Amino acid sequence: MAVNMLQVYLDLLSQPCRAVHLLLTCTKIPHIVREVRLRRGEQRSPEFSRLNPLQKVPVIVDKDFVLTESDAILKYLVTKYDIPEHWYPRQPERRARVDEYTAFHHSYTRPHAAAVFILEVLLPAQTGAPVDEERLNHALVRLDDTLDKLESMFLRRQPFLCGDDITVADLLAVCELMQPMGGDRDVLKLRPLLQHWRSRVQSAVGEAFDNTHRVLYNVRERRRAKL
Ligand SMILES: N[C@@H](CCC(=O)N[C@@H](CS)C(=O)NCC(=O)O)C(=O)O
Repeated sequence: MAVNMLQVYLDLLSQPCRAVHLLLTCTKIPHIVREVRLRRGEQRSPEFSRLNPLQKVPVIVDKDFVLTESDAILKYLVTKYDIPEHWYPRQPERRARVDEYTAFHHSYTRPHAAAVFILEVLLPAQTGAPVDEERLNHALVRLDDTLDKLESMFLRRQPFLCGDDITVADLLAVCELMQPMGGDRDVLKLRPLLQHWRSRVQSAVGEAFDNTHRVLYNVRERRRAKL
């Protein structure tokens, strides 16, 4: 049955899914959430594999148009729907700044922040093995280097990563940098510049921020309860 409303396939424990969910909810784009529970392997079901042969979330279905990759999805949503253009500015230089960050994001922020969560939370939960402290320390060093770059290249003299206003780049970045919170680790703890940026992002998106991160906060609470 064809559904006319935009559908989004996601699991809110996934950072790129949260970025898409944040944009959809704080800009009030009408949509239907189709949950794909990664921990149950639902991304490998035949139905979902037909939508995304990579078996990864997020995916959107907008009438007949199926789109994967959070970066592409976010930019499509801003371009297609009637929401403030600051999210992905039309002016070429300002738009290029967002594209500059999102290209950087996939080589630095995403793999380096995700590695900390995988080593500290995901692998121990999946295997029952203790945290590999040596690998975790290497991951933390790499993440620290990325945080230096975020401060010196992107947040120098400007409130958001790509200028004076929030863009989709900030959503992608904040969701990755929140992920280690699942292991009760605030990677921005000793970074006032990045902390202030995170607070600005949080204020700009309002209550959508905590609502979208609730699943991650629950992982942290369960962890605290076990200790
Ligand atoms: N480059 C993709 C990455 C998507 C991705 O890696 N999604 C993960 C969750 S964070 C996933 O669906 N993993 C399921 C699996 O690998 O089985 C994007 O930005 O959308």
